[in-house]
Amino acid sequence: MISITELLHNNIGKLSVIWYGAVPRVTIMEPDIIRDVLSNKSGHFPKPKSNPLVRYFATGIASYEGEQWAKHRRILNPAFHQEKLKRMLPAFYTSCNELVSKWDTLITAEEGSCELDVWPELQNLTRDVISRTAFGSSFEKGRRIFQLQTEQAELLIQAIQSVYIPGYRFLPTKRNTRMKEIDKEIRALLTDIIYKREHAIKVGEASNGDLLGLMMESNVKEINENNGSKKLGMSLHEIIEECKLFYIAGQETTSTLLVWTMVLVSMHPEWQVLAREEVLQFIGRRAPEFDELTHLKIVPMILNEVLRLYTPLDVLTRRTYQEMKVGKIILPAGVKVALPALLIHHDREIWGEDVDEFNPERFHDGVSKATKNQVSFLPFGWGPRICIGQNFAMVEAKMALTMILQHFSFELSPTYAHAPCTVLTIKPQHGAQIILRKL
Ligand code: HEM
Repeated sequence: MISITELLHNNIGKLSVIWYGAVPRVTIMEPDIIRDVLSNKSGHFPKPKSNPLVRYFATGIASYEGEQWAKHRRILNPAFHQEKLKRMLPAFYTSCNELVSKWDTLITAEEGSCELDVWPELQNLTRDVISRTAFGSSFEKGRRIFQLQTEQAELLIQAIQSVYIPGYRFLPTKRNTRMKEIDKEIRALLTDIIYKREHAIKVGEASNGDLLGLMMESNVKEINENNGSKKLGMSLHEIIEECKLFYIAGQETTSTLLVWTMVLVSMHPEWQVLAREEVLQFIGRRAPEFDELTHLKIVPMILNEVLRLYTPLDVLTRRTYQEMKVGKIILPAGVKVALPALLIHHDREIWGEDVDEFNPERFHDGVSKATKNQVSFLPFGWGPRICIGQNFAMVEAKMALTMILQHFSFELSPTYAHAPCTVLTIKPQHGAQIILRKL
């Protein structure tokens, strides 16, 4: 058995330790140990508490643990079941249709093509999808909430990137005052939407299948089944936090998946041709149906390969809350554990000599074949805390890519500069300039 101090002086296999401030941080790249950590087999590995600024202004969900986390899962998981996702398809379609119609109008008849930075376009698309699916009929208010959250996130990133001075966030600086105003406006808008919805449920109006409705219905059901005990249901504050979380967790990640997909299939036109052939053969130029999207083969192979090469979240983190054994190592309490998904996805020993190449063929027989049943493909995490929105994201991405392929062929513009950078997610630093042609 090896202690962490020995490890510090002697990195072993695919484990390494660095000091992260006063706390040791262990980086693990060994699939068997990753399985151990993510499946909680070695005990309980909570997520680390986020930066105090993030906790104060953004969602508190990352630090949900134990009972609180179980409740959150119980309420949210049913919202992402296939049947429920099917009901959200019209919202996906409406948003994607608006995008392709807009792009259509940008292409003039005489030119037959146009150049466009698709990065902000795809960010808007995923924001729109989440506003519609989260808030349904209150979509306009939802859109306003998300605009405010975008501003909040930008201010938050500025704050995190500046020197951290304890207590500074309480000073009435221009940035702090604006952040507080935003927080207040978001809460007021959400509270209004939630109260109205609560009233509608009480008077027996059917929910329109949006996430907020599903969350509130299962909440009411749970309270009723437990003789009116509010202990199991969610409080208004928790529902507000969940709504904010959808945006944070669901928007940015999916837009990066889409933008890298457009970039990579532009760089590899043979895959663009194959994907379009599949779409036109199985769906034609009609609005895609749920079952058609779930039966596509080439499109998900491409999406998985993009998720491998440009995984939106580059590192998953955990913290040991007591002494733990992982593999041959004993970790004391309070150690930060980092699982660098991006590095694992680029490990030659796991993926082979063509690890850095775009080769969707490796996913031809599914993820388990491609990974030889190892825990080495982590775009959505793994184990009990795996992303609950993964089916939602994949259906959304399939819908968007299918509709873009139905309408346009595309290639990279000479002005495009390939510069992936990480600010929360891996994004194109200088945008994604693409030349679109009408089909
Ligand atoms: C391509 C798109 C997406 C990617 C790559 C992604 C990735 C992830 C990852 C890596 C985690 C953390 C897992 C961990 O720490 O073990 C996560 C958690 C989460 N994701 Fe996603 N996600 C995506 C889309 C979405 C969407 C669309 C939603 C909701 C609409 C969503 C909701 C969540 C939630 C609620 C959690 C927290 C789960 C928990 O801690 O219980 N995600 N996601």
